[in-house]
Amino acid sequence: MPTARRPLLPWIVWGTAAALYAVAIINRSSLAALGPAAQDHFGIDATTLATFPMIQLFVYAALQIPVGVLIDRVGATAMLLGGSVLMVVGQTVMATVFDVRLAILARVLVGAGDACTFISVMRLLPEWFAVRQLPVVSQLTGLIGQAGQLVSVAPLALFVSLAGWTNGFLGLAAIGLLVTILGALVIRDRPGVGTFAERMIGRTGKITRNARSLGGFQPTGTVEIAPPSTEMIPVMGAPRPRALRFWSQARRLLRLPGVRLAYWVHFTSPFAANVFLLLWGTPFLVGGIGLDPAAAGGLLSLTVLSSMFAGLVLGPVSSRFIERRVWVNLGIVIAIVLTWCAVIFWPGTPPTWLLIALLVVMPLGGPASMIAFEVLRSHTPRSFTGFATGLVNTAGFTASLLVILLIGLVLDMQGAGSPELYSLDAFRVAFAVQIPFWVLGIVMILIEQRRTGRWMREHGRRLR
Ligand SMILES: N[C@@H](Cc1c[nH]cn1)C(=O)NCC(=O)O
Repeated sequence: MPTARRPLLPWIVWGTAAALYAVAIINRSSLAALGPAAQDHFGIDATTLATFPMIQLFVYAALQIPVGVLIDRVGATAMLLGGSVLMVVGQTVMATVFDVRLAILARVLVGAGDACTFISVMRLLPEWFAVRQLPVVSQLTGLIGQAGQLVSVAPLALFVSLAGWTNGFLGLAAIGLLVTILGALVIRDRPGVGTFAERMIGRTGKITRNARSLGGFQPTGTVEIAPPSTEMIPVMGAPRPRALRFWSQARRLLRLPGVRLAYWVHFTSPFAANVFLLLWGTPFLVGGIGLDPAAAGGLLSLTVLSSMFAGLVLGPVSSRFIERRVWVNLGIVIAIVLTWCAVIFWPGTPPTWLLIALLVVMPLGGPASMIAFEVLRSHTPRSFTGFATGLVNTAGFTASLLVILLIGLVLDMQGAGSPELYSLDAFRVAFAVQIPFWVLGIVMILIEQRRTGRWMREHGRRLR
């Protein structure tokens, strides 16, 4: 069969997978602008409301490694579609119940489905694209996810206010179901493997048979001159129990300095933005700075735009300057630290220009964290990628969860734990809990960067 010179299928597979990711982000942030509506619907106070994103984030982070392991076993498509179905069920429950305990169960389902999405999409990319395209396509994936974040703020609030709570959330579930069906018809784990629908009926169509990756034939592993390092060669022998296999895989991965470097890059860059967007941004801007909620909402949208713009720039930059990509990440982290420190230590109320600078610089950490997955790809054999991606993606979300908790704790310790008691000084002290996380992350990046360089030289490897 003739093969198209520039096959479209990789872009169609990626576009559909990215649409599933955008819907996952809409589901993830669907309560962000609906706080008062949720309080009304379930009759709950602000503290109970705040547990919703916490539970969701906890489930998301806790499932990253198990989901990664499953991706390596059952494939990215099955996990992506399974995750989407979980979110459809979760949002349907959210639409139809009035009991807060069932609403929490709904958020657990949404968090679990969300946990399956991003790393599955990341696992598909190296199967369909050339190595040099991967940074750009990864950043575009993040950017499409950010578009989902934009939808989940004002448009979703408007939709729910017009259609009502039940119809609003059923609408989200219906959109989820539509993209799941589309995914079952379009997404393939790799060229030559059937869609979910084809595998169900046991027939492979012409499009699948003719499918080609944009990377041509890509051997496993992404490091040039790849005599496999002996510690990565599976030892043949009696099959080991699953738990033992898991730990030995984890140990073998963590022995690679490049994997540890990826972990710390992801740990250090995105948590400030996550903490701000997921929970503490609005309370800080309204209760600490004294903005009205509409102005705070506008500023929060600025963070999404800044992150989308950075995604467009960082993809080509990290693809072009592959040897310096970790320094690019570190530069962004240092800019975030400096901007946050200026806000924390500013005498009196920080001026508007400084707040705008914070809301433009801080979200750069999201796209910068995608560099972690580039580093990871350069150091992980393809058969471990799901597991390794889950492991690295845990880093930023664990840091986010810890910082969210610590900020709440420090506010409580100062007697400023509820909206009527919030004050700028209490928020300054509370946000300072981020500083040790940045210090730890930066020190570990510097250490692992040196070790990775030495490892590459000793093994005669060159990045690509
Ligand atoms: N760093 C984010 C992705 C991102 C890209 N641009 C802005 N944010 C990340 O790790 N995402 C994981 C997820 O599940 O969304």
